[in-house]
Amino acid sequence: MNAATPALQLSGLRKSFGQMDIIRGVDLSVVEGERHAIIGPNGAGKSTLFHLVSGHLQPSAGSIRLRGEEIAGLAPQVINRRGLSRSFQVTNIFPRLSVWENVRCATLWALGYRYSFWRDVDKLKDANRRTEEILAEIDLLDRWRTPAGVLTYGEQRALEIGLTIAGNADVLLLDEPTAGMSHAETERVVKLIRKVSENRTLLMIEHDMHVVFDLADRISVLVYGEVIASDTPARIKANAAVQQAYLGTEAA
Ligand SMILES: Nc1ncnc2c1ncn2[C@@H]1O[C@H](COP(=O)(O)OP(=O)(O)OP(=O)(O)O)[C@@H](O)[C@H]1O
Repeated sequence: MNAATPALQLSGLRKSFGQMDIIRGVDLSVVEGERHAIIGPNGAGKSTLFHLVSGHLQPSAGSIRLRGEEIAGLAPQVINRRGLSRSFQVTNIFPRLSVWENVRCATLWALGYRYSFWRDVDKLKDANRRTEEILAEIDLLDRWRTPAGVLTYGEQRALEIGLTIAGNADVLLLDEPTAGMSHAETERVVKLIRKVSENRTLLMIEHDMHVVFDLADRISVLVYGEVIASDTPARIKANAAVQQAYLGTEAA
């Protein structure tokens, strides 16, 4: 891949459910290393777009390139192995397992262990080391023994981000990472997202405009299944079509 190849590039992407055209020809480029937010009104197709990129839905037409390689229509685990990892709005953790066990499961899986990992003690050590690194990165080292189910909501979302980065993916998709959070929890998760995306490419769906304008290097606005603008936060804020279609006075 040369420096000009986008981390992620969607071209002419379409998705229909029966007669309904939900994604209607999306072109979108996410530059390596940037934090890119997708915003848009309810029902615009943001989650559907994420499902297409992560392989959970098959496109009706168009192309999705990850570092220049076509991934449209591949299975989610194949896309994941190629370096794209996605978190879910619905929490993805095992509530009865400890924080440590949750992250270690994801790490073992990412290192290629399935059912015989206890046979290789050195590799197990690798997994333990990696688990510790991730817990440090998401600021949950001091909660390592705690069952994930009793963490605060904000901590659970942090853990979920930990599971998303466990596989060494360098393109992260975060789906509404601050949804349902208090102000303090949001601040903590924003800090965490800033940290984990420092050496990764980030594409996120986010409804909280403060978070979007605080974090994103670029913003794409999805309205009725089409990207009507893709630009820097300042230009998005000043874009008359975006104001009219979506932002209103909210971000003014
Ligand atoms: N499996 C499906 N079958 C039929 N219609 C669907 C399906 N999935 C989504 N849709 C429709 O596609 C449209 C876009 O939904 P989507 O969830 O992608 O929007 P969104 O922008 O993520 O909305 P929100 O911000 O409310 O989460 C909606 O009208 C929804 O009803």
